[in-house]
Amino acid sequence: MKLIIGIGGVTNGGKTTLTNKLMQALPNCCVIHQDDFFKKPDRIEVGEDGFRQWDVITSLDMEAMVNTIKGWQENPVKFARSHGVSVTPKAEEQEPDNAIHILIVEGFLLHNYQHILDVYDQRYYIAIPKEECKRRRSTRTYTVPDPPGLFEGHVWPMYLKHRKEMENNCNGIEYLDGLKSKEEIYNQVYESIHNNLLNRL
Ligand SMILES: Nc1ncnc2c1ncn2[C@@H]1O[C@H](COP(=O)(O)OP(=O)(O)O)[C@@H](O)[C@H]1O
Ligand SMILES: NC(=O)c1ccc[n+]([C@@H]2O[C@H](COP(=O)(O)O)[C@@H](O)[C@H]2O)c1
Repeated sequence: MKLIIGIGGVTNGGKTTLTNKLMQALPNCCVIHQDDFFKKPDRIEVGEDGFRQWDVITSLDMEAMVNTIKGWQENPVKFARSHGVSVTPKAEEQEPDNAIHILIVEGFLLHNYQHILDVYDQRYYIAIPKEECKRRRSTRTYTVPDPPGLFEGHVWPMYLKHRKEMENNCNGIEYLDGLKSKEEIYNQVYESIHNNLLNRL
């Protein structure tokens, strides 16, 4: 059985933290990070506001991300091996459909890409308020560091726009409160994945 879990959410909401904890607990679990598909800085458009427009879907090579998901769907065991994920001996021996294989896809614009909304068996979205988001982001350094004013001028307005679009176009999302402790969020999601797996077995 193959299960694909989509963890979307605002920048610095806690997507990676949650994903890492789930990966340690779930069997045969691979991950795809949307951030790994950012285009090179010279291919990111500069807006009228003077900022490079990082926080839009066209800044990402979504075709490559979809192909990576397809690679996992075609052969999760091979995908796991080539990504350094250990597979249980039982899953190694059996056909992929007879063992549990899980893929977590995480990213800030996951539920805004119409072409693959259906690929996820379960969808989550983590949100935190603006001030907490700004605080957490100020402690982080990206491959291209934020220029002054990017958060207020680009990141947060784009988040509000995309969030509205997502709410209008995407159903079946389980919303998570990113202000809860890391443990609480993890427990909530682990339990919900566990219940989903039990229902499918
Ligand atoms: N539930 C939480 N409570 C407090 N801080 C958190 C929580 N989850 C994540 N963080 C912190 O917020 C920052 C961003 O977390 P991260 O998981 O990298 O976010 P994202 O992948 O959504 O950008 C990190 O410093 C992380 O330790
Ligand atoms: N990884 C990169 O190459 C890169 C470059 C510039 C900005 N970013 C930022 O990454 C953010 C999304 O990632 P997080 O959800 O992990 O914060 C976006 O808000 C974007 O501004 C990433």
